[in-house]
Amino acid sequence: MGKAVACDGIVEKLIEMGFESCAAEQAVKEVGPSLDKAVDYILNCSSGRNCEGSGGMSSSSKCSTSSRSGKRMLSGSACSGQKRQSSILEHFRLPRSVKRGMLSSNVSDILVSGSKVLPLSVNECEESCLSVDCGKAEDVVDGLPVRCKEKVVSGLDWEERANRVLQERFGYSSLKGFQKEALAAWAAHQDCLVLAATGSGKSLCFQIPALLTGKVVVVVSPLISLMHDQCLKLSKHGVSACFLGSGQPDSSVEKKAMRGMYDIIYVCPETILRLIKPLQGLAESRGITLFAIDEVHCVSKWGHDFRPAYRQLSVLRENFSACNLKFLKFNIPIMALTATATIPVRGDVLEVLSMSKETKVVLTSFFRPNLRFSVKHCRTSSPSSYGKNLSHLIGIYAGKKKSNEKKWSSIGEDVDDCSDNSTDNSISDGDVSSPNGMNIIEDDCCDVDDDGLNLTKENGSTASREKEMSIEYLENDVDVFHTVDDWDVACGEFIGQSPCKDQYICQSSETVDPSSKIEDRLKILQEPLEEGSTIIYVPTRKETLSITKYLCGFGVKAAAYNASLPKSHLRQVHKEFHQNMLQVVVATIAFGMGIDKSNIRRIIHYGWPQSLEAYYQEAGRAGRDGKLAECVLYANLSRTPSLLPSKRSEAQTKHAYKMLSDCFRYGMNTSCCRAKILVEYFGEDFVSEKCLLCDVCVNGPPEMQNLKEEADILMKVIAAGHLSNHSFGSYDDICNGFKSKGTVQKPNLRMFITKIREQSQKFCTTDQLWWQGLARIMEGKGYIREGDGKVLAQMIFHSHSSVFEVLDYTKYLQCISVSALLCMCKN
Ligand SMILES: Nc1ncnc2c1ncn2[C@@H]1O[C@H](COP(=O)(O)OP(=O)(O)OP(=O)(O)O)[C@@H](O)[C@H]1O
Ligand SMILES: [Mg+2]
Repeated sequence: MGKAVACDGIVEKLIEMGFESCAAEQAVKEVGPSLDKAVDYILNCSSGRNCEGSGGMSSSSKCSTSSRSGKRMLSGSACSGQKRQSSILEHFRLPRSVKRGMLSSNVSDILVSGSKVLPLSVNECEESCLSVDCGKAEDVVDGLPVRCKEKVVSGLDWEERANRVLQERFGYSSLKGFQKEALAAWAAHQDCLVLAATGSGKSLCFQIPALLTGKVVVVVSPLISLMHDQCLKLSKHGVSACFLGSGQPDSSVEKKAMRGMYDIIYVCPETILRLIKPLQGLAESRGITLFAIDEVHCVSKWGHDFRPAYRQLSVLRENFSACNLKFLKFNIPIMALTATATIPVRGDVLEVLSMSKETKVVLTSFFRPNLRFSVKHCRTSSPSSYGKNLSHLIGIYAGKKKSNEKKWSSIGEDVDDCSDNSTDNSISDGDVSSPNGMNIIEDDCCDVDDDGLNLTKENGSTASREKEMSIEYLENDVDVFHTVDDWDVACGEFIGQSPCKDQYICQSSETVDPSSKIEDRLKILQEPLEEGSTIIYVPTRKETLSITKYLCGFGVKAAAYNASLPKSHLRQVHKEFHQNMLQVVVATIAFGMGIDKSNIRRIIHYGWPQSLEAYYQEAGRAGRDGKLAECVLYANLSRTPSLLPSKRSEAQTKHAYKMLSDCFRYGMNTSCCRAKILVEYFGEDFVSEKCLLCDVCVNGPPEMQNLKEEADILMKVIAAGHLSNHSFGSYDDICNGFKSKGTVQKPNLRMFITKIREQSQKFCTTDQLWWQGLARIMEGKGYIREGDGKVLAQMIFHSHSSVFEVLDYTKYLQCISVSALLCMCKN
């Protein structure tokens, strides 16, 4: 009995990880109530091992031939004709050029290998370089050396020294303007808030001070994976660094760090809170020259990726000020950095961290001139959409396997009768526009009742929708927040290697200057989109697995990444992605923050992101080498996105809805340059006006049409709905309509539209979606707004309230996704 309960628990956990329930059950049946063994079993089974006993057929392939509806499921179908089912382990397939022997021959070995701290960094260093120029051992305490206290690169001013360090250590010719500004603030012992685009080079702002002074820089960073990547890079540039996470610490690394053995200490916010005393000791011995708080938007409850421990970082100012520590002449400065902070978030950061009133704010453009943004409408939650939207990607990475594509299309039909007959609108290097110039993929399956505006408790259909949601997206299927211990190592050390001279023969290319001239940006437009690598972001863990499986089925080297997968697996994915052994990573938000891989050419969001901040942060992984890169958002524009269930407070839920509706507006827009919308969202005045690359810039705004009458009637009906207890002049009929059923209903958009269609001859045949689109545009312009919950409830009267123009109504009527085509401007 007890064993049965334990088995159920393991099955549940496996399902949470994203494995199919039948595979989970089968695994537990085979190996008993052990999570690790069950994971190994499923993964090994997928690769053909463990399965001899079951007739050579994997557990998952056994049960993948039927689904609830009796139709074949994707996994089995995609591999029909093969014995082995593709799986998340497909990414472990090595490129032909890589010899098997380089990795363990056993998958489970691979998964657990590396659980010892950082074999790569330490073991692969050709030369252990403790003698980087600021660090020769001087004293020994408790058997551990204490590093020298002050570094000498004298005779030059800090800027010259910084440029020298930059060239000698990092191989770059000069500091960027914003880097100079940030370093100038540090040199003047000033606090500094650095707001600069993704990939612009913020890390160097806090790394260089360690090399100029010989003192330590302490960097607060949110994820182990991010700290690991940065340490690894630094070690290659001859800089010793370590990271300290929140898990079981390797106390020797921590002790060494506190004794000044590393130039740069990365630490997660949770851990730094317990290290205040030892850090004060370090400040007195070797010296701490700077506290850097990276990804500082995590401080703010109103930002994305909120991390409560970030809010306690005011301890740094309180405990490392000159009035507190007598040996300090100045407060140890704080440098806070992010690429995605809206104006309210910035204020929050300064306040929460108790940064000085004289904090220098270094603000650069958030514009990334080499990113080509576009939005495509499709029903991403339907697996049948994969065939249509991912075929181009498959063509890029596994080009020659045309037969597979054919196989898939029949599977798509098999799985879901809603398959689309329209022309292929998938991502295309040169194809940023669909034939009608609208970038809309028609989806015959759009459900007019889908608009999230109708999600109210009072609404009968809502309950069933919520039920559907809770089945479709179990709470645990969503990675809502980042957690620091995203890997299986809690800390690690990286000894700086001697920078290899050859490394610097070629100067690295600098990313395109955001203020670059139109001619420079037009040059980017002419560039072909290189193959590079791709990240696909999806909302749920399950989708990471299903899309990976789908891609692997066509021979694409893809891997899934979500917070519930074994940490050693996640580490392996990072490693292989960085080494270009993987072509595609299909991930939840758990992957990506701060990832600095130069050749990511495509960021595909397959489903709505959680916020525009998150979207821009994730899109910012692309094109960090300055070359053309593509950021495509596939989303269902025919309904407002709904929140996936999670444990949020009421205020957080409201805020989350607000952020989602910003995303929706971004998706629906067809009249304004997408890059402009994004940078203006962060409070920037976008001087260029047009990026020249995005779908809107390329297609141009659609034709305008005057829809004054329609806008008028919608406004009046909404007003009537809200004033239904009062007489409302000539709209009494409509008001009575609202009361007639004798029930008090919270007005919602669907009711308003129904009223219009019932009561106006002229509009009785118009489309629900069309009205929903119009309502969204009016909302976007501030004429109406959503009330409590998700009900479009409040009306704002404007003097020009009824004057709108809407784009090409005729074309729009031909398209299913009406809302995306609408655009409005005041006369
Ligand atoms: N002065 C410079 N000249 C040329 N390249 C530079 C310079 N400074 C930094 N870089 C390079 O820019 C790339 C991006 O740097 P980094 O990871 O610090 O970006 P970031 O601003 O922190 O981005 P994110 O917000 O995404 O974390 C790195 O590969 C880095 O080496
Ligand atoms: Mg960064």
